[in-house]
Amino acid sequence: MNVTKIAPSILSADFGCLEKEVASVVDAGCDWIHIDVMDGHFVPNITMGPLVVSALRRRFRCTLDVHLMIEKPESMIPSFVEAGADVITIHQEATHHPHRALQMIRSSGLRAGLAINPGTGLDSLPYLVGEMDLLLIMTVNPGFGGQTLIPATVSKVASARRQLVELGRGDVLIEVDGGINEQTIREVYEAGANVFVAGSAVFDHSDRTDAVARLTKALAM
Ligand SMILES: O=C(CO)[C@H](O)[C@H](O)COP(=O)(O)O
Repeated sequence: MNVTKIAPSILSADFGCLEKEVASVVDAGCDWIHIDVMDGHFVPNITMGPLVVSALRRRFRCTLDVHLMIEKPESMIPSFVEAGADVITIHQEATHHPHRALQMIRSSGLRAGLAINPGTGLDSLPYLVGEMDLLLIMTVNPGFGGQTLIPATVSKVASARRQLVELGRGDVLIEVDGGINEQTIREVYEAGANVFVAGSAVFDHSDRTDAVARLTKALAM
């Protein structure tokens, strides 16, 4: 699969001027924006909700990639659909019914993603693959930006890519999230990832065009 996307995570952006921050990465050539929704229960942090998604929807046409790090995501899926998300990803660990949650997202006409934490295996992939468009492999424990990629997650990406091909779903995007930077992006790409969430590697730099170009260059090397 040839698709590769850098998806800047606004978790690391300056929320005091969010529109300007998002515009800076759209101007740098990014057409996916990653939105980390945290509830203070599933992860020890609280961030944003559907109001922020709908505000960004009114201002930007790019793909809004919403990552729900919330318990019982089923209850909030309709609000994020209404807000204008394009991709909604739920965590396998956050619901007793990941299959039903993925079906809810797809039946709303959106792309559905399944996220798994670093400590979660790929055992359920054969049973959920028919309902998903994207597999998000967390490369850090979720909750905070600026962490270091956990090396064991790289072989999980490779294993997931192999299994997806064997299951006849080589088209499923593999997204990686956490600790993606110039030093790590190439190894996860080679393992089979194609959507690269980058928070601090983009927003901690004042020149966003340069930051995105550096990641793109490291990907191609
Ligand atoms: O989901 C997340 C945290 O739960 C963030 O998207 C992720 O950590 C990105 O931040 P960075 O690129 O700085 O590691």
